[in-house]
Amino acid sequence: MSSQPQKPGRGYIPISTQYNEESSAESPLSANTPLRADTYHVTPHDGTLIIHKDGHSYTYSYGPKGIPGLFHNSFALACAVFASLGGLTFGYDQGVIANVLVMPDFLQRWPITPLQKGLMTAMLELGALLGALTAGTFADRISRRQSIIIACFVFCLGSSMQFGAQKLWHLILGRAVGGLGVGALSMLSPLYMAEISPPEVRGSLMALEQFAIVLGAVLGFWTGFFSRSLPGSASWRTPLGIQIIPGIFLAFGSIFLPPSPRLLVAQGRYDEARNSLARLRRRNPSEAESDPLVQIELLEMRSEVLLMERAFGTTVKESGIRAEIRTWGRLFSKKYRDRTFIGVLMMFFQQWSGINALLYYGPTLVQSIGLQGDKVTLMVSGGIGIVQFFAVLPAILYIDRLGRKPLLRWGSAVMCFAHLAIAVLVRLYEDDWSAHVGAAWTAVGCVYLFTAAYGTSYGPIGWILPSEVFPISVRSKGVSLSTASNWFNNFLIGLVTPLMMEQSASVTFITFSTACFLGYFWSTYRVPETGNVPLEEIDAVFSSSVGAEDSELKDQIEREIGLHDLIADIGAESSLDEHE
Ligand SMILES: O[C@H]1[C@H](O)[C@@H](O)[C@H](O)[C@@H](O)[C@H]1O
Repeated sequence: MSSQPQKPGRGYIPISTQYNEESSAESPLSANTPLRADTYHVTPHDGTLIIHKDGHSYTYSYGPKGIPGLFHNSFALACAVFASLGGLTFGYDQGVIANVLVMPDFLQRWPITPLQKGLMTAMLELGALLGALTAGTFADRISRRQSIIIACFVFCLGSSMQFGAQKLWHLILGRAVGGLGVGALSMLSPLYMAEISPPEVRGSLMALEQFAIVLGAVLGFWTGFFSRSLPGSASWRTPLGIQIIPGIFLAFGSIFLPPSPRLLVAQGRYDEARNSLARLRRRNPSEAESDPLVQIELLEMRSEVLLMERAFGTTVKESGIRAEIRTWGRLFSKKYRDRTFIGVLMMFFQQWSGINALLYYGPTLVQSIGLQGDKVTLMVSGGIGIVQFFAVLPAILYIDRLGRKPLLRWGSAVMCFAHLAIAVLVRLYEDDWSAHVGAAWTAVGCVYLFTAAYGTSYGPIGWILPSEVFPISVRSKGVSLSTASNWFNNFLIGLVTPLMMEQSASVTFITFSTACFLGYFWSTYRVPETGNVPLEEIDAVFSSSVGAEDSELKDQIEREIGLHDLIADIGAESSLDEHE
């Protein structure tokens, strides 16, 4: 067992640790001797703390995960739920637009060609691509929260233009502007959520982003579905106008969200960081001064910032065009390249799993597998949203227990199989579905099977992993780039799916099946497990992690800023408490 001395992270102190029952000896955390004399280390893959003392090893894990963990961290949960409204705006648009583009009043006013129809979807995606790419800079320069507020205003402006459109170009422009806001929010919400979450429930809290996206999609789809029967332009203006409500709500509510303590530390604003963290961990400011939990977490953040500054000369405080270019460049440096690829490929595989092909072209696809009738097709693509909605629930509850990697692996295997089965059925029966109704329904069943697997794996983890893998100095840019990869690939799928479908539906499914197959190997051999690892310790799970020299520097920094002493004192204090 390696005994590289490392500090324990948040949640390792007595109140939130679990004493290893198997060991007969007394826990060193409650022993009389302070921890100073002990050797301890954190295993990088699950964040477990192991303390060696007097010939015994003691294992500690984090505080509760899943539902008890969410209760335990109720304020962070409330903030994450609120921030996830950013995802709701994105999902809602997806759900709504499919219906709007087929509404009679809409088509009478603007008898759009298939190309213009495509443009309508593409405008939002291109706007979003730009929004995601630029939002990272704002997030560092201004703050995560204020950037969310600005993004909301841009989104509301775009939505109002769509709502009040008198000419087709108003609508197209409105979608581009709205897209800017949607894209910015799609990177800002996960970034903020990652930075306020305690490690033991970070996966659950971040999976809320996917929950909000699919909830939005379901709401958007069904609002559009039912508003079809409203008279005149109300049929499409109503669902387009409704989206302004969550935008306004998020903008005003964000004023009250606690700022990201990690960004504040990176900006050198320690007191504000402590106050914010205290709120997030439900401590009042005076408790926070002495609360070991808050202190350790803050010092870990400080140590990461100092390490980045001293070892690599990187900081979020740099400004100006040159610094901007330098930070973007750093994402491709030897040190961070593998993380950048994880983020970008995560979104690549998420999109090439084919989820949006099913959503955008759901009706066409379902027709190609033998079902007919407007209502049936709408119900089926609406159904995909509902399956995604239910599939994300187990992910929220269990992702921190199961880890990201196993979910990705299982997800890709099942998705690969489902696509393959559809491809075979389509190939065999596409010329005569009516004589093979059973086969048609089996294919539809496979669409749902695919969606359920996607909804528990690549769907939520796509929004989790990219925000976890980067250190603070390049996190916002890294998340920007990964999110841009989501929008770019989303756009690409929209472009090529109709072409592929025209050639052959079965080849289309084979293509997605192949992507899932590759995703299986990628998640098995390339993706590190980030579950339960504090953001400041993520470095250790990468092969390009800080080397021996940097570890020494890290150790030195930790001593300098008092992290080691603090832990020693906690050991001493907790033993006093125990014996009082
Ligand atoms: O995670 C989301 C979600 O699964 C959506 O349904 C999909 O349309 C998005 O592209 C994806 O990023």
